[in-house]
Amino acid sequence: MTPAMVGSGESNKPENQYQKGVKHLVENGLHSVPKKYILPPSDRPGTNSEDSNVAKQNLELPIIDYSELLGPRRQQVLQSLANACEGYGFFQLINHGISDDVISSMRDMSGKFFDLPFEEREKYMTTDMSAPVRCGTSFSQTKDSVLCWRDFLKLLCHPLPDFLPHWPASPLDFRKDVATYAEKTRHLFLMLMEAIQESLGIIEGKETEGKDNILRELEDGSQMMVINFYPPCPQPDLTLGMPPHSDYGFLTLLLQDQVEGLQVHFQDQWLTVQPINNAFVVNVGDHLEIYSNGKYKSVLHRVMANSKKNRTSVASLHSLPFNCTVRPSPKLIDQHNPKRYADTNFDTFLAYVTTREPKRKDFLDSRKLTSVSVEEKEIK
Ligand SMILES: O=C(O)CCC(=O)C(=O)O
Ligand SMILES: [Fe+2]
Repeated sequence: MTPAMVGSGESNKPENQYQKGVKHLVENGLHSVPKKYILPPSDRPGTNSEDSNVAKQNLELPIIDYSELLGPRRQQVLQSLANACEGYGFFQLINHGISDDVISSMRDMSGKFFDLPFEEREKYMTTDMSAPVRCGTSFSQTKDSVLCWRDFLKLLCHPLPDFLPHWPASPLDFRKDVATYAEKTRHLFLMLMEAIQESLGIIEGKETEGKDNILRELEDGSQMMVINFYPPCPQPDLTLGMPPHSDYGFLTLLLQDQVEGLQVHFQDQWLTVQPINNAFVVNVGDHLEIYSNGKYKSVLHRVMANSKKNRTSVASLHSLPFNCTVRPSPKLIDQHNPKRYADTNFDTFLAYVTTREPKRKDFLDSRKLTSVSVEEKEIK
């Protein structure tokens, strides 16, 4: 929705009220979930523990100690990293070297931004997916047939000087603190990608040359930060904070707060990710699945709503520059391992998500090559 639509007569229609976001809705008083947010029973998080839609509590994500990657145990940690990426598509990263100060300033700014009056946040509301700053709600705001219980602020972050002047100037210090956090997470992402390439056998040790080394391209790559805000929901069993989806990009580095909500799809069940203070939840994105030719898989995850507390998370999504092509690494293609995905780029992704309601891993599935469709997809 454009800011101009808000405040006009049009904006009083319920559909338009919903476009203002769930925080706005909750602030205006609400005792039940409006119909537009109610999922069909088969998609609800549910309460029956026999149901595969209900999370099992006794499973935990692998934990990777980043500081050990830099020491004599690097080879063992690379093996754990490979196991985590292959088996779960997710891990928690501890001892990552980003200081508690940087993290707590980021949390502080996220909270303060969503504490701003609606009129202040409204300035950044747009449905233009390529806007450097975008405030919105739900998952795919204009396409979702059922809305979900989340508001967000998306910020393009790299190259920073191109985007920083567009970022919100309020709250005070927002630009400074969020820029510091963006730079630190970017550096961490690059270090993780180096380790991941090594774990895939694409580079060895500190080798940086070679035509298949995408590290240099990633250094100029895209970074998008998403601050997610989930206000309390009066009937959390009927809706979701975010529907099952996989992330665009190579890796997502997610900072969650102490309020549970994130669930990962694992062996046909949902497992709740236990918050670890100041750790990053890292997950494989669609582009890494393509680049690894399917060895590492992007994994479905969703967010539960809850009736008691606000929940805030910060996701940092990283990929190649928007004008680059993502393709399986030639080093992972041979006679026994044919190329499994068509080349893709940001325009292909945008065209896909702007023309339909994004569901689960549909975009990635559309890039999969089968013997029948290889030629057809290669030319798209
Ligand atoms: O809020 C969360 O824990 C997850 C957010 C997420 O999946 C995303 O931003 O893509
Ligand atoms: Fe996600």
